[in-house]
Formats: sequence, structure tokens, C-alpha cells
Amino acid sequence: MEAKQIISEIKANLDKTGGLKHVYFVACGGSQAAIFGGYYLLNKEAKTFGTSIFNSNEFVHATPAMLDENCICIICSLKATPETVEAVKTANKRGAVTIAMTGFPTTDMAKNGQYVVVYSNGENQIYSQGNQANSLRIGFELLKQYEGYDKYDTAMDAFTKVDQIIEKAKKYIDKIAIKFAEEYKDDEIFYVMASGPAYSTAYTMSYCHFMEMQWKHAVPMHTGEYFHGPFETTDKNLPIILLMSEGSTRPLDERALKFLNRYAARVTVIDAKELGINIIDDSVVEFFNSVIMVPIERSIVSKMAEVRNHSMDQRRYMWKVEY
Ligand SMILES: N[C@@H]1[C@@H](O)[C@H](O)[C@@H](COP(=O)(O)O)O[C@@H]1O
Repeated sequence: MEAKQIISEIKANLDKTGGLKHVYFVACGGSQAAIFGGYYLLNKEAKTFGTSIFNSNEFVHATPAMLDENCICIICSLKATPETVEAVKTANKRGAVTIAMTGFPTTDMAKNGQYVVVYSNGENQIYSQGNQANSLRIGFELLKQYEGYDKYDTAMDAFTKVDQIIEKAKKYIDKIAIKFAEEYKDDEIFYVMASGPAYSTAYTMSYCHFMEMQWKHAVPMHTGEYFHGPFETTDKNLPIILLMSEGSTRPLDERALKFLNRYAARVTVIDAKELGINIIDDSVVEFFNSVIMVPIERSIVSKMAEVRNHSMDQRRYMWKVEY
């Protein structure tokens, strides 16, 4: 079922039973980062209901008291991580409406969710139909159907531009990725800085791509928080990647860049502007930063994987031992 139809059916039912109170986003790791965009959108734009984001296991063990039949839970797992399936069951038991986002129609996520969104995934995924795009799409539908959101049509137009931006940006980043891989292949720690929805890109690049897939230490760092402790570690040796967003949080990134230009020396800037994001209208562009930047940062780390001869698929523990 399409996001539009899902939200319209949910709204019709909730309207009879007291309306919508809160929207929860729940997932682990890369999937939590992927649905962060929907959370950021609602947190910034919704006027009549609240939103929050949870790690799946925390949602199961520290279930919010507010969770009830007037809540919608958007819960995401590509292949049905056990604690995320458990989160769907927890929400179902409380009477909440569950939308399970998953990679395949046969997963335990699909079996347990009241509504199911199967998203494009894998090497040849269509990004405008991937997990990040679908989380955002559900968010825009909620805003439109509950609050008559005036930027809805512009946002729908933005989805039609996502794939072409990424295709071009991947070509643009190729040379930069080769240079990056050669220069940084032996470094052991990276700071990845960003703000707004792109904070989830910093998280994905650090947790999933550097740590999980390259076994390199990496710290996701909010550009606003950087000045409240972490900047004391800055020196001319520390490798820093700054993901610069378009939109309302750009001043935070510019402040960090100004400081880094003065006190750091090994800084790689990936700027959404340079990636061509500006063919999306200014009024909604910020919500698409991470959709555009994740495939790009991933190709940078993948290039490093090639140079290091450390496959992105290699794991020591994940799916191999009990945890
Ligand atoms: N990088 C992600 C991890 O962060 C995540 O834990 C795992 C399972 O994710 P999912 O629950 O979406 O299947 O997939 C990838 O490896």
C-alpha cells in the first residue's frame, strides 16, 4: 500500500477514536538513521502532534507511558532484526498503529506490522524509493493529511529529483573518493560532523560504514555540540569529515568550518550544495540532505575498502556469534 493510502486509512480510523497524539520512529543502527529524516521533518514542522525516535530494544524495555491507540509507530528493519520485530509486537500490544518498513514482503516485520511498506534496497536500489525516502514520504503524508501542509506539492516534486541528483553526485565524488582513500587508508580514527537531518548521515557513516564495515573508529559529531567539549581534541592530525547541509542548520556547519579552517588541517568537506541538491526547492531542501548524502559518503568509504582490501561485507561478530 502507498504511504498516502496508509495514512488516509489510519486517519479515518483514528478520527473516530480520539485522533493522533504522537508518532514514534523505532529502529536500530542504519535503519534508525534511515528513518531519522521522517522524525526530523515532523519534529520541525508538525503543529498538532508530537514525535520521538527510539532504539528498538530501548522501546521494548523502556516503553513510553504515552504509547496507546492514539499513536502511530513507524518501525524499520531491512531483514527483521529480532529486537525491532519485538518493538512492533510491543506497539501492537499497546494498541498503537504500526507501520512496518522492511526490505522484503516475507520478513517477520511484514508479518507483524499492521501496515507494511517494502522499500527498495541493495546495490541497485532506487533511492527515491529507499528507506530514507519512505520515512520522509510517510512524514509528508502525515503533515498534509492532518495539517494541510502547504509545502506538500513541492516536497512531492523533490522526490522526482532525488535519483538524478545522486547519479550525478556519485560521478562527481569519484575522484575525491580515490584521493580520500589513498590519504586516509591507514588512519585509525575519524570524526564525522553534521547537523539537522544530516546528523543521521554522520551516524551512518560512523557506525555502519567506518566501524561496522571497515573496523575503524569513528565518532559522529553534531556541529552544534562540537563547541561544547569535543573541539578541545582538534589538532592538525585528526581526520575530520564535515558533511555540510543545505537549509536551516547550515549556519551550524559554517561555524564549524570556520573553526576547522583555522585549527585543523586534515578536513574533508562534503557539501550538499556541491552535490547538486539545489535543484530541489529551498522550502523543502533541508529534508533531503541525508537522502542525497548517504550514498555519497558510502561510496567514499567503499573506495577506502577497495584500497585496503577489506570488503564492506566482512564481519567478525554481526550475524555470526550470539549477541
Ligand atoms: N549497518 C546496519 C546495521 O546498523 C544494522 O544493525 C543491520 C540490521 O539492520 P536491519 O534491522 O535494518 O535489518 O544492518 C546493517 O548492517
